[in-house]
Amino acid sequence: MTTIAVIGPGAIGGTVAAWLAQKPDFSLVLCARTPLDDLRVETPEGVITAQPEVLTDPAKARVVDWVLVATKTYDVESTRPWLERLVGADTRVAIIQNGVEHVQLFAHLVPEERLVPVMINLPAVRSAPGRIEQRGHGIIAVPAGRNGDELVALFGHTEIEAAAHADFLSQAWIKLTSNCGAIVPALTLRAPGPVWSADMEAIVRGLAEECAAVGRAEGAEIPQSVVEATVANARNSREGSIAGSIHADRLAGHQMEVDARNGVIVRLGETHGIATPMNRVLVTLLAGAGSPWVSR
Ligand SMILES: NC(=O)C1=CN([C@@H]2O[C@H](COP(=O)(O)OP(=O)(O)OC[C@H]3O[C@@H](n4cnc5c(N)ncnc54)[C@H](OP(=O)(O)O)[C@@H]3O)[C@@H](O)[C@H]2O)C=CC1
Ligand SMILES: CC(C)(CO)C(=O)C(=O)O
Repeated sequence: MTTIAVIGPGAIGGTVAAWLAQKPDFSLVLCARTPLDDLRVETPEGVITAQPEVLTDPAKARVVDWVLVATKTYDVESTRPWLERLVGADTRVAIIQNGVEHVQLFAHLVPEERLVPVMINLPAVRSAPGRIEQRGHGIIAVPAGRNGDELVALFGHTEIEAAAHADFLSQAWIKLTSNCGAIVPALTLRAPGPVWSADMEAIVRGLAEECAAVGRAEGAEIPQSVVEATVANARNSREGSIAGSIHADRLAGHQMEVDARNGVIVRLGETHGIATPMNRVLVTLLAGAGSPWVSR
């Protein structure tokens, strides 16, 4: 029996947990902030359900084989009480978050050799605790090596396509480049496609070019086609569409992962002497919009 704890059973954590729970050899425990009864996920392959154990008190958690952390990036510190109880001498900890700083964010909480950064491409929306819609095919990328290979094996029976990559850095930066344009609708509260113009294109292209330049300086290989696809996605976005979780979070009045998704481009740009004016302006404006976060 493989024991797996998921810290943060929201849109991503709940979807991943529901898929993993379909295998009887896996014993799942959900480490939740807000209580939930069970999981029901509408997936591209139909509805899947699961009734894993749910804990809301870290004191009740026990050591497991795998911990999967799927909180937002700004909630890292609050996972400490869970990690203190769940992580034993042989536990591996997978960080399933957006951004490129998975290991840096958790290195003070878990020994680095047991951390597995995970790039996930999986559009998911939570409508209520444990009620999730997986809106498309899921893809997971992890670094090659024993930890990565064993994490990939956990997903063998699921719809989520998991693979280990010798060049994980590039996978993470390609995803960041694809995601960085979503700061525009998070700011304007409207898909950019219906109001597309040469100036709008210059903004989205600038965001993506800056991200790719900083990623390349960090050592990632980012084909120019990723920048073009990011621009095309924004141009083709339709009225009323939600450009991913950062846009959805702003609409819901929730805190946003601005630093992990765009702030990081500015911060790392500075260390490489790369100017990132478009990301800097939009990060500043979004902070200045002063969204009254609803703390959850
Ligand atoms: N949603 C998507 O389509 C995608 C999201 N991602 C990334 O995945 C990560 C997770 O995002 P997402 O699932 O959307 O976010 P959600 O807000 O849906 O889920 C986060 C979950 O973490 C819980 N949580 C926060 N702190 C704690 C804690 N200390 N202990 C236990 N649970 C906690 C929240 O609790 P509560 O229920 O109280 O809110 C919530 O259930 C982010 O980095 C995001 O960028 C990546 C690809 C796609
Ligand atoms: C764009 C998407 C849905 C891709 O997985 C994403 O990463 C997000 O919304 O945070």
